[in-house]
Amino acid sequence: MSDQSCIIIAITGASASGKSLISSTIHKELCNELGYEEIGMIAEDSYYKDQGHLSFKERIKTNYDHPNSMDHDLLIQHLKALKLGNAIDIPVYNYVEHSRTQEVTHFEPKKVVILEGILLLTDERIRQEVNMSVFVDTPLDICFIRRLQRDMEERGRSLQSVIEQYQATVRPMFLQFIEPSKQYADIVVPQGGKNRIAINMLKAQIKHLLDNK
Ligand SMILES: Nc1ncnc2c1ncn2[C@@H]1O[C@H](COP(=O)(O)OP(=O)(O)O)[C@@H](O)[C@H]1O
Ligand SMILES: Nc1ccn([C@@H]2O[C@H](COP(=O)(O)O)[C@@H](O)[C@H]2O)c(=O)n1
Repeated sequence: MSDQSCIIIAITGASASGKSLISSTIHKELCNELGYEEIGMIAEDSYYKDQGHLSFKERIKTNYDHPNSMDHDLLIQHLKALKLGNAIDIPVYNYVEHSRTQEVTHFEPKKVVILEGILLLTDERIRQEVNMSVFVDTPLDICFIRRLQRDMEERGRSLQSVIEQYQATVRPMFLQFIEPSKQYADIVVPQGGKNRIAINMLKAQIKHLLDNK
């Protein structure tokens, strides 16, 4: 397969801005329209560095909003493999344990891969691999409320720990790294996963990229 065999769409923005919702909505609708074997979704979170060698006490001290917390080397290796038509094994991450599990998800090459995550556009090497990039622009107070609810319900966190982490790293790293990466996005989308006009436009652009492959 040629280097252009896999179209990569990057969807970025703050934590809980609605990246997963917009990605899964586009994924589901394009799968129905184009077929399940054509479109795949990958979360940057799967590429948090393995911390199996650290104690739990040490793991909770990690700054998970700094680019150094991500194994972007492996992510880039995987994106290049997909472009060459090779399958990859994606690590499975556990937010409760703050580390990778022993499992992997086998992922066959697709015509379109929707990649979502907070730090994608901060890395020039990733920017070079993507065909289109989207920044989901949701006010930070709304992101915080959503994150608080989600992290307590789904990621095993206490009210106190979410507030402390938000003040110590989530907000400062957003301002230092994520917000400035908006300049690299092709499209900025307000109202996240419920912005029907933006979703329709993104789907149309993905189809256009596929038609011109
Ligand atoms: N536009 C929206 N309106 C209401 N709730 C939303 C909206 N977008 C996302 N959510 C909810 O907010 C939470 C975080 O959204 P998610 O898409 O997982 O964020 P991200 O992937 O950016 O961290 C989820 O519970 C999701 O259902
Ligand atoms: N062990 C971890 C790993 C990551 N996080 C937080 O996840 C956020 C990114 O994921 P989203 O789905 O919200 O985009 C990021 O802001 C990290 O703080 C964590 O809390 N613990």
